[in-house]
Amino acid sequence: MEFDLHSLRSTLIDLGLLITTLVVFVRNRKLSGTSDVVLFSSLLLLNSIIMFAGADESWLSHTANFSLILAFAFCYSAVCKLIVKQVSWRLIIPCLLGYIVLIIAYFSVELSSLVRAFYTTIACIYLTGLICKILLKNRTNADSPSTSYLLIVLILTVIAFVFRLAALIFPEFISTTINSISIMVLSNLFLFLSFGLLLLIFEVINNKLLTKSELDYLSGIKNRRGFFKALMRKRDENTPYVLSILDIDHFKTVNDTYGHDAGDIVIKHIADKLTEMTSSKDILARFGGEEFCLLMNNDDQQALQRLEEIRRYFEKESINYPGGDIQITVCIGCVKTNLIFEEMIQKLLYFADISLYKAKQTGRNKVVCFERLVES
Ligand SMILES: Nc1nc2c(ncn2[C@@H]2O[C@H](COP(=O)(O)OP(=O)(O)OP(=O)(O)O)[C@@H](O)[C@H]2O)c(=O)[nH]1
Repeated sequence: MEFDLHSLRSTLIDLGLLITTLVVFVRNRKLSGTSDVVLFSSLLLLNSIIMFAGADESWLSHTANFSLILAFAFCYSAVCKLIVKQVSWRLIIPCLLGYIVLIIAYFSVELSSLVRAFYTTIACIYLTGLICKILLKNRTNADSPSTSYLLIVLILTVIAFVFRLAALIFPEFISTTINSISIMVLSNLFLFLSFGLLLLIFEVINNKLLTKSELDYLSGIKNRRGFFKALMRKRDENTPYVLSILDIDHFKTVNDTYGHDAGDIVIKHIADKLTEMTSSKDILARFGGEEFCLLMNNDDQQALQRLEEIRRYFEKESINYPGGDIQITVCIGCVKTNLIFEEMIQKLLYFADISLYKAKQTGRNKVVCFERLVES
């Protein structure tokens, strides 16, 4: 075993990379999988030890290569998790330092092609993280980070491709450094793309789960959470709205007389009918129990008429049930507004609730609008 300057320098670079990565990942333990980091770091350490000792034995050099490839896999997995969570500045700054160290090492030290590939890959990952952070700024709630990420990859690829092409056509004008960087970016294209696709998959799964969590399990319409989310999309639109709460009268009696299953059928029936009787621009939700909430995008008079139609429909039509037709009536409390903004929503719901209470107090089977009483 012999110690030469080359092995020493490579080992120092390895250790530098190891320390940077450890600092980065340990500080972001919750984001990246701890096991990935531990495995990645220990494999890299193993590689450093072998390189320091001088991997002149073929089995040793194989072990070094093997540990590097494995380290690369775990690093890939940890970095994927970090990018999915959108990289924070706390991570980016050490990454940038790591990137600079790696670039200096890349051009100043003679390295084996495998080590070189490994370094360039990590450098590219760091660089992508940095670009992502700068371009996505602090858009932690960005609608589609994967689309932005894939766009960045595309831009990077086009730039690298242009440089490669220029280097081939006008070799005398393109410096070897720029040429090497363009090769580096292009050779890591698949890695970039796989990150982007991984992000896209996570996003699709996440959106599916989110949509599910915004729906009411019994009626299939929006739940309270879905209602608020949809409401937020309407905020700051200067349009007349009517916000109403619909409640079934004496629903406890329905449950007591026909059973809980019949009660569920009534709730489902009402949700279906309300969906039929409202437009797709309206927001309809079951707030829990036998209470429904509806935001109608309409001018006052039309909206009040539609609420009256809804009330009359349930008064007239009975619901078919094997144990006998179920007759119900509903109370609707509503409030008018011209603008929706976050701080106002609870107040609007409170006014609609007061009106609903008034409808219940004054005989049920009524539509009561805040400041206005529409007689049934
Ligand atoms: N079947 C069924 N019943 C439910 C569900 N959620 C709440 N309920 C029942 O709805 C009933 C609500 O009763 P109350 O709050 O007293 O209201 P009410 O009987 O409609 O009386 P008023 O609203 O004053 O007209 C309770 O018996 C609850 O058990 C549900 O998902 N399914």
